[in-house]
Amino acid sequence: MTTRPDHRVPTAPENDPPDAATPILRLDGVDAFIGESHILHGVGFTVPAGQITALLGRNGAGKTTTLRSILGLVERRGSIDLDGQDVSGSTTHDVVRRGVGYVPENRDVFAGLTVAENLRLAERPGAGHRYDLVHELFPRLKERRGQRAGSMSGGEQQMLALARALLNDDNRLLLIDEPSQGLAPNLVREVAVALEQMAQLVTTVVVEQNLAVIRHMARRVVVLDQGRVVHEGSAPEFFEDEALTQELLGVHHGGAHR
Ligand SMILES: Nc1ncnc2c1ncn2[C@@H]1O[C@H](COP(=O)(O)OP(=O)(O)OP(=O)(O)O)[C@@H](O)[C@H]1O
Repeated sequence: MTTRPDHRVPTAPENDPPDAATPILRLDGVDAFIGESHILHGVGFTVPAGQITALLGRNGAGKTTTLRSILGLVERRGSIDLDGQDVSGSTTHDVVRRGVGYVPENRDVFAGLTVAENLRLAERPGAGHRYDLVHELFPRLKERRGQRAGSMSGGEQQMLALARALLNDDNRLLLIDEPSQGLAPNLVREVAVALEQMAQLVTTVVVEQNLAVIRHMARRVVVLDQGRVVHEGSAPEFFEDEALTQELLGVHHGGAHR
């Protein structure tokens, strides 16, 4: 009897789901400009479906500009493929309509409106609106639905901003910029738990300076420096490599890099 050669398909790296190879977003050679300034230089990376990708880098590396490029909020060139469609020439309205939710750094809540009104304004026509899910993840928003958003704490406003992005059931990609910024430690933990639960439902890209928040939830990392991608790969491997995190982010293991 002859032994058959081993034809096993190579298995995905441990911890990666079966669909890890399927990118929902792919950037290739993206340049971005703000006024006269050339901010991103040939940025390329992929975001696999069904997990959290952390977008990291020192201050001013270009993380926010990368998210804004995907959304068409800054002038950009290059290829931006969202689930098989090139959106590099699309308007922001069109990118959002294709199922991209955005939570900007400064939280996009309307301070003068109530929690309920903020959520109602986020409803996209044609989508289902996941109020049950939002209230399950953020019970405080249900309790405070009549309260003006501007009178809530920073953490509660952040939860409202996240809830607005999660509300529409046709969102397939969430772009979240510095969700823990400026929050007290107990609220950072609460927001991190919510974020992790959200990411089980929708593929998420998070910009986060607080590595303690992101290191346990991210599966993949992309590191930027001076508008260029300097590292892309498995998050657990990256965070285990103290020398690399130190070199690329200027932090010691587990630290925050502000
Ligand atoms: N409106 C603007 N006009 C000119 N340059 C800008 C503008 N906004 C950002 N930049 C520059 O673009 C570069 C990238 O900024 P960006 O905000 O994308 O970085 P970041 O990695 O998100 O930084 P941070 O961690 O500080 O938020 C920086 O050098 C910044 O000074």
